Amino acid sequence: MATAGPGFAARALAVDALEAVLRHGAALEEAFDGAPQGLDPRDRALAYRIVATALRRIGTLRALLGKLMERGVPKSAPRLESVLLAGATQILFMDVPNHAAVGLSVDLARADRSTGGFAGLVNAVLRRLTREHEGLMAGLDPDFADTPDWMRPRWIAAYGLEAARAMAAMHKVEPPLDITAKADPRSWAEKLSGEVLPTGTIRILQAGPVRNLPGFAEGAWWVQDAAAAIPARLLGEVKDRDVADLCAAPGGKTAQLVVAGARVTAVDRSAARLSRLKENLDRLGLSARVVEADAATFSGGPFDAVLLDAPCTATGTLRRHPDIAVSKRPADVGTLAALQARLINHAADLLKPGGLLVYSTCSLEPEEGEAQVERLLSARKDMERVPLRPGEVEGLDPFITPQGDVRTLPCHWMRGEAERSGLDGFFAARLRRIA
Ligand SMILES: C[S@@+](CC[C@H](N)C(=O)[O-])C[C@H]1O[C@@H](n2cnc3c(N)ncnc32)[C@H](O)[C@@H]1O
Repeated sequence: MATAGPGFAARALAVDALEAVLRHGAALEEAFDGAPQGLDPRDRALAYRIVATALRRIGTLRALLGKLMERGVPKSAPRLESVLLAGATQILFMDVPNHAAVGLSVDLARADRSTGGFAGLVNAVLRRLTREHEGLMAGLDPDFADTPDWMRPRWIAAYGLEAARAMAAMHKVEPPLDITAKADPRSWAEKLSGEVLPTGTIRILQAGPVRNLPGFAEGAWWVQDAAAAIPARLLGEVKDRDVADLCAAPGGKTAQLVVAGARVTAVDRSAARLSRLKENLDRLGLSARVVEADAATFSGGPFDAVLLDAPCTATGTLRRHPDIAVSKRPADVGTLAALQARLINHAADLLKPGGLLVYSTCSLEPEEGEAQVERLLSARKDMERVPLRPGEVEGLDPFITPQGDVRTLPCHWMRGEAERSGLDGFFAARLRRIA
């Protein structure tokens, strides 16, 4: 049994991680937490690429495997699906020779008691895939094969067919690395061989491990999608103001507010995520008051400004977190919308008269964005919208809605190839407490 040949460790880790995501509900990053100590970083990186690509293309992969296995994956060996998904990913979407992808998948099947009896099946299915994939792919929806069935009609209803198609296309592509610098983005962009986007975010292609990049150890910047950097900027001048950052961890927006000179109270209910926030602030040499609390009942303030970056389905981040395609369910939209309604109402209570509230989510679902703001404004006469004016914040004009909110979509900001384009789907609105 060939369990230790070249490339085996990476594939074994990929299958374990796929199992963790598909069958145990782990997020993509968490799925690699149990990776063996001492594993070659190149094996880890390859395993990560296999899993991320498999999740990005899971609709296509499952459809093709379904055509090749009329009776589906044997119920007695659920892990077999992950072996086949990892193998098919390498054959269809990665630069791995077919014989290596098939051979290593067969070795993997043999190496586990639950799949050992199906090594012949793995060999037969993957070999057929290498020969027949063009014909098999021809029958699939070229746009939406990888978009979860429940998301597609919602996006078409909210943004139209053309935008929904363009978003689905962006979800198939590995996104670039986006970075927010504490200061001087131009000179950091140069050192990092990146470009500065119109909003000041630095965008880098093919970065490798983040901690090896210049400026990471000295805390000159942090990783933050270009769209995630928008909400904090809607608060405008915050120097010497008391600002609450509700739902703050892991702290990207907290860092922006502290750098802008605010006195920040960072609230989150997750102790584990708050310790990541503290680590991040420590590395950056920044400080904030950190409070572990439920933001729906947190008693503090009153504050000059509140940023509520509410928990959401995160469907706007599918490019970066392809596990969302398998982890989220339509019912999550309603459950999270109910939580968001409580959070936004309490956030408004924490404001001084005249204070600003920015509400944001990284969801594409209008129930978690636009609808929350409309509901608050119709329920509370002490709150008004402060629409964003064209030209007010550099780079944001393309994203301002007729109401004066911000809505970004993964298909926005096309800058040549898809690999250097796009941004997370975010919604952000700015409101004021009148009295
Ligand atoms: C979208 S993430 C926040 C990202 C963060 N604002 C940033 O920019 O790095 C949502 C956060 O909300 C937190 N959360 C969820 N429900 C909460 C609640 N009821 N009270 C406080 N925090 C909550 C989660 O622990 C999670 O850290």
